[in-house]
Amino acid sequence: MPGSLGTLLSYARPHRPVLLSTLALTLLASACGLAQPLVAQDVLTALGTGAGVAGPIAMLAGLLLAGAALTGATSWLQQRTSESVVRDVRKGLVFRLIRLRVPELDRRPPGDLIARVTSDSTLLQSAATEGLIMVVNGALTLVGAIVLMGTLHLGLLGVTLLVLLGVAAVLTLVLPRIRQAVARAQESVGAIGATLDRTLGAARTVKANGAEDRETALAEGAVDEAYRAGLVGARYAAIVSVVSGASIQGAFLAVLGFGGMLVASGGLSVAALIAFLLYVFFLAGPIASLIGGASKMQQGLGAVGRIEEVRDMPIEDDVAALVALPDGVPPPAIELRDVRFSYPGRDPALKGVSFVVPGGTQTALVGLSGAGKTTMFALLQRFYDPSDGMVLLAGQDVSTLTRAEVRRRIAYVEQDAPAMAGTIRENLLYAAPDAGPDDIAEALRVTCLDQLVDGLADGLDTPVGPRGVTLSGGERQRLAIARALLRKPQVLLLDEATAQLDARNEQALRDAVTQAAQRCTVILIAHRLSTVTEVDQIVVLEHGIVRARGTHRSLVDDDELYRELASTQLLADAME
Ligand SMILES: Nc1ncnc2c1ncn2[C@@H]1O[C@H](COP(=O)(O)OP(=O)(O)OP(=O)(O)O)[C@@H](O)[C@H]1O
Repeated sequence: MPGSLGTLLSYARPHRPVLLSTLALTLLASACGLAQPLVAQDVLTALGTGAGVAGPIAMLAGLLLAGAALTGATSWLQQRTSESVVRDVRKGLVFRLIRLRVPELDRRPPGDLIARVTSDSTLLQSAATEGLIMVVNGALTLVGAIVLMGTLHLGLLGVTLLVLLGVAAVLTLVLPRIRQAVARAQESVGAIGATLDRTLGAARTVKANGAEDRETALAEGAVDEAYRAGLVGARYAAIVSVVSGASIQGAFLAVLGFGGMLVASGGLSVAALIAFLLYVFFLAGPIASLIGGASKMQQGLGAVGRIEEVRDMPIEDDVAALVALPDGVPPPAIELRDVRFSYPGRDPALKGVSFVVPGGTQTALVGLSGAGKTTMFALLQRFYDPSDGMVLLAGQDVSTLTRAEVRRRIAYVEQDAPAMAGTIRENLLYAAPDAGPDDIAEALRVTCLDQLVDGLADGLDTPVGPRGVTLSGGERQRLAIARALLRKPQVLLLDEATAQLDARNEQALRDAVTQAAQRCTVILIAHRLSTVTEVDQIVVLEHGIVRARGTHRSLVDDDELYRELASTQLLADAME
């Protein structure tokens, strides 16, 4: 989706003062260039008449030096401004992307979103500043040159303008096509990013399935598409450069022919013809500037559309809550009241779910895969809002609270919890920067991570990831639990790891949750028997509805699905 010129100009607007100064300096530099043929004419005339040439030559040298110095200064100012434009755009994009609403993130591949910050913004870099200045400077200098040429000879000017009008007509047709080609190429660059992001994110699966060739072909498809779009753009760019080059030569020949006739008939002096021809050559600069700037702006417009799309994507920008929950209260109750929810284009994931979790108690959610357990966690944290019904936290409808307010009270431990960039300490203090050494030691102890940390040369300051320690899935989840405990949340949502833990770790995990439960309300997606036997309440979900509720004992007696789950999913070890 190519963007509009107005939007492109809006990126330059905050830099108006410096852009105007740059333009003024550029025009001065051009004026130095413009004056040179006139002074050269003086030199020639002086040579012809035998008058002193030292003055005009010194003037010519001065103009040359001043022109060079001004060109250097404008180039620096221009580059600096274009770097600022791209920095501002990137910061704006990063800010929005990190805050995009979850449904928006579901719809778009991360690789494509990332390409908008990296590659699209680069195209904007020169368009919004350099391109703009080149066009304005080119246009003004062209007008200046035309006026001066008019003072030399109107007839010759008419010949020149005729050639230039032809050039303008061709460019009007060609330039918009550059914009379309760039937009297509950028779409493909986004697709390359999206494909690679998905492939590298699932690198082990790709390798284990020997699917390198298939994934390579997919990425190469997008690469080829970018290449084809690039070629289309290159073709039009080549037409532009041929036309702009040929225009000067055409004008030169036309002026030479017509001017030669005039000189022969005595209607024009040789010095005036030479000066006029120098102006024709001088025109090459402003014309190249005008055309180059217009091409740059067209390229930028090809990217602006994709950048603007991000600006239109909704972000989580709650400003103020309608109500505020008091702090320091006992663990809050949680209630789902006839909650219904569907993902776009899918059958309902929750079809009227109601249950209450009293404050300070532990509830386990069990159910077959796809029953809606994770979706329920997502609604509790306002990643999505229910299509109908209500989620209540401490008696308050969460849709009346800001997302930040809701999430501040809730710690969420995903089943496949990712470790964040940084050291183990930074991971632990991610949401509780003020936690002290004693709290950290305690969190490590209850999650049985103390031995792991003690065994590392740099201890807590060991980076997690490629340049430090690589953690197993179970260790990552325990790190996430330690992080959650350090936050001292009012509500703990825990999606238990499905992988079997050894007996020591399983007990440690239970202890950690039990300890947390003294301070908060806990809801777990349960995958183990040891969990369900100890919780206050179990909610059995099936196809988005609550099928049964009770304790382990009562459900084993009363609910067939639960009995089946208990003997299969929840655990093999119960049967041993
Ligand atoms: N982001 C999503 N977009 C579209 N559909 C989704 C999304 N997440 C889940 N679903 C669908 O919603 C339904 C409920 O999924 P959910 O993840 O809540 O189940 P679950 O009980 O947590 O399953 P599991 O135990 O396998 O994690 C499923 O049919 C699933 O395919």
